[in-house]
Amino acid sequence: MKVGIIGASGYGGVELIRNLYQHPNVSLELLVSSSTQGEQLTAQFPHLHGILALPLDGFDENEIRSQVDILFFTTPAGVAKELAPSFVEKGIQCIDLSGDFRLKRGSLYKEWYKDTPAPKEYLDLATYGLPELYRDKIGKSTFISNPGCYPTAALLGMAPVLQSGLVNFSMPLIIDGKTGVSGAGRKPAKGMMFSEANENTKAYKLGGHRHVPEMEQIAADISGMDSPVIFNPHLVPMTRGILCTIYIQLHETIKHGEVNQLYENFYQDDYFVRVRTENNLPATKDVYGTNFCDIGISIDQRTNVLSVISVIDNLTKGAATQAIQNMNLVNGWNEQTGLDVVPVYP
Ligand SMILES: NC(=O)C1=CN([C@@H]2O[C@H](COP(=O)(O)OP(=O)(O)OC[C@H]3O[C@@H](n4cnc5c(N)ncnc54)[C@H](OP(=O)(O)O)[C@@H]3O)[C@@H](O)[C@H]2O)C=CC1
Ligand SMILES: CC(=O)N[C@@H](CCC(=O)OP(=O)(O)O)C(=O)O
Repeated sequence: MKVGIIGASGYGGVELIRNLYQHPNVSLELLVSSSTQGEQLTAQFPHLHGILALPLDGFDENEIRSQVDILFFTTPAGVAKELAPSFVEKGIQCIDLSGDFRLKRGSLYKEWYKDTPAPKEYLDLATYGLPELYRDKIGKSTFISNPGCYPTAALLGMAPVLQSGLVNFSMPLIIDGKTGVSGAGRKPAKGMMFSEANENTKAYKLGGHRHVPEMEQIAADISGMDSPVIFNPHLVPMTRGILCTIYIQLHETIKHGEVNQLYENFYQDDYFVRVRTENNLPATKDVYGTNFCDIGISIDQRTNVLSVISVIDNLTKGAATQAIQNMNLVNGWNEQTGLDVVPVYP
């Protein structure tokens, strides 16, 4: 199948390029960027020299339609909602990595993204692409809304217990997130400069992060209960990686081993989610450059609070490789196709 990427000069785009290049069932045909069109890809990314000789093109709807079967959008919020519908209409598989089609209620998009939502019919049509929770739906869809990076880590970390009946929903779900600077994308920003981010750790967007309604929407869908999410993200001095520490109030005292077993059972058929033991909690380096999400738990027996540690690489399971996992499902290919890589360590 022939693949195109809109937003190919960004971090999500180049991570897609790396992984799609190694995929046996697709060929990279068309790379689109708005400001670097006309340049060779290697002018933006010298590490691809001698590997991929493709130009970065401007956006041309007819050219894209005639050249590709599958189209990825790795563009800022607000772009795919304008561009994707006409490709969906023409039968081109579309996978959007932005937040444009994640929130099913347009009013929530308006409130949190401060922009006009996509038309309702396309919000309804887009399938939320978190494979471990919505594998069957994804397999029947050709229009995928890839989850946000923090929601991927947080929802995979919470899903088994949210469905268990063990949670006391009178308490909010509390999520502490930590991420590296690549989460902010490749465009220059003062707070992401080495001198600002190095040897520094700071909280940001407290109470106002766009991933809050996305987490609440999916948490309610899988638990059947509406529960507010408190989400506090932090920027830490690393390039890649997300670590979420999630605090969940349980109804009653329950042993660590029982909850760990619950998690192991829940993910027993999911190659990309690895449940860890209490004395072996996951770290961001354990999943670096891969599609893995590693999860570990701990229970405070005095308060009955469950702490879940969930780690991913924001650019892979949080974006590009999860999008490829979705592409595999949409096309009926083995989910691991092209994604079977060992984490880079150390
Ligand atoms: N970085 C991450 O960890 C994650 C990112 N995402 C989401 O993925 C999307 C891409 O993120 P990321 O790659 O980090 O961002 P970058 O800023 O690194 O890249 C954005 C890309 O979009 C292109 N672009 C911008 N505006 C337009 C436009 N109007 N038409 C065509 N192309 C355009 C840019 O090209 P040019 O510079 O030439 O304008 C660039 O190639 C965002 O929605 C982001 O929120 C999701 C999960 C994780
Ligand atoms: C460090 C940093 O700024 N990270 C970004 C990551 C979110 C992101 O990439 O946005 P979507 O996944 O919703 O598209 C942030 O917290 O806004």
